[in-house]
Amino acid sequence: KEKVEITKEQKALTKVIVEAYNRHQIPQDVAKKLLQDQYSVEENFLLLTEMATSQVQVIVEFTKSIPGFLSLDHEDQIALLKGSAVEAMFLRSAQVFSKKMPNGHNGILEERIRKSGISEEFITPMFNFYKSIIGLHMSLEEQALLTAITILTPDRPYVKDHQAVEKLQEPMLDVLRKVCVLQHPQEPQYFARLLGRLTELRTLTHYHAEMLTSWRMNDHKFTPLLCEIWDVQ
Ligand SMILES: O=C(NC1CCCCC1)[C@H](C1CCCCC1)n1c(-c2ccc(CO)cc2)nc2ccccc21
Repeated sequence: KEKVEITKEQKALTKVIVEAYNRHQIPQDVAKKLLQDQYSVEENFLLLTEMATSQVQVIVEFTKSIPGFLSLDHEDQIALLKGSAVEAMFLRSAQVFSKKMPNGHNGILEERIRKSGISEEFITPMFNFYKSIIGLHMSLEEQALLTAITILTPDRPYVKDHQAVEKLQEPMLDVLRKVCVLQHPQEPQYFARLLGRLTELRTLTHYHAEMLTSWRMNDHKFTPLLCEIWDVQ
C-alpha cells in the first residue's frame, strides 16, 4: 500500500489555492435568488449574464492568486483565462447545484433551471454533468484545486509557452492526486474519475454559445466583458 505524504510545500500551496477560492465567492448566491422567485425567461437570461460577468471577475482574481501565474507571458495569461472561462463557469454552476439545501430546495432549483429558458436539447447534457459532479462528493480542496488545474490547461488555443503552463499545472495535479488518495481511501480511481469530469466539461463548453443564442427569447444581450470572453455577438 503506497504511503501518501503531503509535503510542507504542498500543504502551503493547497492553503493558498483554497483561501483564494474561498475569498472569491460569487457576491450574492444565484441559487437563493432562483429559489426566492419565479423569473421570466428574459429575467433568467439577465440573471445568468450578471452572474457570469461577476464570476469572470472573480475567476480573474482567483487566477492571479495562483503562485507563478502572474510571471507567465501576459498574452498567455489572457489565453488561459479566455480558454477556461466557460469551463470554470460550468464547474462553479455544478458546485452551486451540488450544495446540499433544505429538503425539497434542490428539486425546486432543478425545476427552475429546467424552465429558465435553456432549450430542451441542452438540459440533459448539462444535468448529466451536474449529477456526475454531485456523485463525486468533492471536498473544498478538490474543488479549488480542480478549478486551478482547469485554468492552467497548457493546450488552450493561442498559448505560446506550453511548458511554462505545464510547470504550474503539474504541482497542482500532484497535490490533487495525493488529496484524493487521502480523502477517498476506498476509491483508488477517484483522482482519475475527477479528471474525467474535465473531459465531460469540455463537451458542455462546446454547446455553450448555442445554449445562449437558443435561449427561448429574442434579442440576447451580453455585457462587454462576456462578448470578450464568450464567443457570442
Ligand atoms: O446563474 C447561473 N450560473 C452561475 C454562473 C456563474 C457562477 C455561479 C452560477 C445559471 C442560472 C442563471 C439563471 C437561470 C437558471 C440558470 N446556472 C446554470 C447555467 C449556466 C450557464 C448556462 C448556459 O450556458 C445555463 C445554465 N447552471 C446552474 C446550476 C445551479 C445554479 C445556477 C445555474
